[in-house]
Order: sequence, then C-alpha cells, then structure tokens
Amino acid sequence: MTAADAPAASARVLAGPPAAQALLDDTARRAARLPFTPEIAIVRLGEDPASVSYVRGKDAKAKETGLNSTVHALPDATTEAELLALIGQLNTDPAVNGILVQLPLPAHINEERVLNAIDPDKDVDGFHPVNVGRLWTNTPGNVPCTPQGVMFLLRHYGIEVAGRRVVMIGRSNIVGRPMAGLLVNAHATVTVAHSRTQDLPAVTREADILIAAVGRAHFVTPDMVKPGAVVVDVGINRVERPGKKPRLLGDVHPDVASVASALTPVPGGVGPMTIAQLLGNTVAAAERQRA
Ligand SMILES: Nc1nc(=O)c2c([nH]1)NC[C@@H]1CN(c3ccc(C(=O)N[C@@H](CCC(=O)O)C(=O)O)cc3)C=[N+]21
Repeated sequence: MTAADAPAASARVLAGPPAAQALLDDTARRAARLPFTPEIAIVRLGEDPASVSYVRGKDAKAKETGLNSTVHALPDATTEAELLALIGQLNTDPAVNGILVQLPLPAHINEERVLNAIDPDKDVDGFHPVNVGRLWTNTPGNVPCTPQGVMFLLRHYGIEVAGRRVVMIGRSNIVGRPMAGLLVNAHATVTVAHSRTQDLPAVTREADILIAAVGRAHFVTPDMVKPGAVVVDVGINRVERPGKKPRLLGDVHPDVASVASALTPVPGGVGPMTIAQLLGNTVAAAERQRA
C-alpha cells in the first residue's frame, strides 16, 4: 500500500444519542424529586411537516422522561391576538412550568411580539430578551436549547473549552449568539464569524473547536479546519426527495473527518441534544419557580 491510498485518519464520532440519554436520565431524576410533575406546553401553528414531526418528538420525549406535556395545535389562520391570548393563559396557569412556541411562525404573525409575550421564567427556549440579558450577565435564566445542548455534549465527551480558541460560524439569535455567550461564560476565547467575515478559512483555521451553524449544506471544507480540531456541526439541511423521507445534511463536509480529531454527525449529533435540553430546561424552570 502506498501513502496515497493509505486510509485517511478519521475523527472520533461525537454521537448525540448517548449524551442526550445521559441528559435525559439526569432530567428524569430531577423531575422525580419535585413535589409535582413538571409540565411543558408546546404551541404549534399550521401543518408544516417538519414542525409537526419535531413537536411530536418533543411531546413523546417529555412523556418518556416523566414530564407532563400538552400540545396546542392551532390552525394556520390563527390570528396573532388569539395566539397572544393563549400565551397569556399559559403564563398564568400555575401547572405550566415551560412554554415553547414552535418556530417558524406563519408570515402574518410577528415572531418578536409573540416571543416577548412569554413569561421569561417559563420561556424554556430562552429567546426572551430578559433571558438574553441573563445569559450575557452570566446569571441564572433559561438558555437556548441547542447551544446549551452543545455544551453538554462537549462536557460529556471530555472536551475542555476553558482557555481554548473557539470559532463560531453563524450569528443567529437561536444558535450563534447564545453559543458565544455560553462559551465566554465557560472561559473560552470566542470568535463569531459570519457571511461578512473576510478570509473565513484563515479565521476558522485558528480554532481548537469549530462550531458551524450556517444553514448551508457541506459549507465547512477540510481546508477550513486546523488538523486535530474538534468540529461541531449544528446544521440540519433538509434535502427533499420525491416519495422518500428528506435527507438531512450538515453544514460540515464529510471529508472534514480526515482533518478533525472529533466531529459530530448529522443526523445523530446535536439534534437529539436540543430535545433533551428542552426537557432539562423545563425541569430547571420548575425548580426555580418553586424556589
Ligand atoms: N421554538 C422552537 N424551539 C426549537 O428548539 C426549535 C424550533 N422552534 N423550531 C425548529 C427547530 C429545529 N429543532 C430541532 C430539534 C431536534 C432535531 C433532531 O432531533 N434532529 C435529529 C433528526 C430528526 C429527523 O430525522 O428529522 C438529528 O439531528 O439526529 C432537529 C431540529 C428545534 N427547533
């Protein structure tokens, strides 16, 4: 065998399901210690197939974990006023500890007004400006599920972030920005790169840990990765196939496995962490509401 056809080194696979199970086990134990059953209310508008499927998954996992879960499936034509009225009821319902409004919302509804109407202490997505402020002041609050799930996954696999260089590609309110806040709180040195970054590969090659949440399939290529870096792929790009289930592609090209020391797969990486963390957030919210 010549060097040219020797098998390339392959990154350790940071599988989501075992880490998600560890988080769910911990969440179930904490839920069982409460003097009541923690409850999440999930609100969904319309019949977008991805939303229907995600909400079904969240509701089932909640019940498996010993939580109460109520799904409010509203018609696509629901007005913003009607949605705000439901949120008002859930805010004051003492049995409800966590509220999640599945995104995206139909175009006739102002997403910001809806998210701002949720009681910050019940906002288990952590999207309310009060929770954004709590995150950036490093005080207790609800933290967005996907970035918090990434932190759990890294800890689960013994990957230290303190003192290391992390490059986050993407600056969304849902992933990039809160991910940067959590990493700073965990003593990482953080760069947030995005579509306007000049010479992106030079920036990403500085990373000990590279996190991609771009929304473009296979955007991160091997030339963008420092040999031995840890790469976290937050992308879920659905490629529809007639008559078949959509294929899910990450933001990271599979060839990155020959350069990185560790890599999260898609599917089966960060996705399952998001759902587990949502239930973790609901139990944590219930614990704080009781305190
Ligand atoms: N208010 C709100 N909060 C959210 O957290 C939220 C949302 N809206 N809208 C949509 C996105 C998307 N999201 C995912 C959660 C789990 C997987 C997941 O478990 N993915 C599996 C595969 C699932 C499949 O096969 O489709 C995986 O990556 O292995 C994916 C995506 C939460 N979101």
